Amino acid sequence: MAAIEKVKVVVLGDSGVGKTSLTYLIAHNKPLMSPGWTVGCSVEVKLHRYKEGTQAQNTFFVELWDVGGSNGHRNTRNVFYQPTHGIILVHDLTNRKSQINLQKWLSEILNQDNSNPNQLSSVEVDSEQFLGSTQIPILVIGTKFDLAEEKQRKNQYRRLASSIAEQCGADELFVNSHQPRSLAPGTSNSVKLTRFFDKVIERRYYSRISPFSDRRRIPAYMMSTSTPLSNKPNQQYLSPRFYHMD
Ligand SMILES: Nc1nc2c(ncn2[C@@H]2O[C@H](COP(=O)(O)OP(=O)(O)OP(=O)(O)O)[C@@H](O)[C@H]2O)c(=O)[nH]1
Repeated sequence: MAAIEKVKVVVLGDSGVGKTSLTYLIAHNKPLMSPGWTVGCSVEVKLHRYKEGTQAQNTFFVELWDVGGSNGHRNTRNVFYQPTHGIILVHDLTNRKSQINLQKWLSEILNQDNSNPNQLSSVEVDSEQFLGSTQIPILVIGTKFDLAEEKQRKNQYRRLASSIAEQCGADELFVNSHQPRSLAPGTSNSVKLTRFFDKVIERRYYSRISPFSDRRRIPAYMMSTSTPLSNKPNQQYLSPRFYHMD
């Protein structure tokens, strides 16, 4: 019997936004009511049916790498980032700062070559740069939807959708990780999650697209032939390891 292939999805976001609760719900279809504080990284595995119901149907393992979000481990956690086949960015819908910080998280994982990790907090992600930089599928998830809804009922309304999802053209879903129905089959959340995993697998195992063949996604300065690549800014964004990640 052939071994089942796997992909690695890294789950990122501030400490306490609910990454552990979310990854547990995705992997086990049931809630984890008292998660512990994640030190380093913990991994859950989900069996995923790629393109279920079609002739291309196949089974894969999806590894969900839940990376502890505490600031104290910022300098060491890049050991968990390679390889990365997909990224789930998690924010807490009741905590606007956690949404804003997703830019820093994305910057951290895309910018691993930065020699001074302490600079990362000040790095802004330029949407054009990072759209051009990565073929890695991204999904944005807002957690604690139950608490956010409560706030909205009390008229403490604010826009829940994050700008980062818009910037990277990623799907976004809102969940209550204490409620299994949040990701129940047939819901739009479940459809988006399935579509995301399919995309990660497709990019990893079926895509023949060279990162340089889709010119629309390469920033203008990278397309110029007049300047050697080494002289251009942020060349680490096009580091080949983001395309050949074995
Ligand atoms: N009401 C509600 N509480 C949630 C939800 N998701 C997570 N929580 C709670 O939020 C707290 C933090 O959740 P964790 O899953 O440990 O957060 P984390 O992002 O993994 O935190 P770190 O391990 O520090 O990185 C816990 O008390 C969870 O029970 C949710 O959707 N709704």
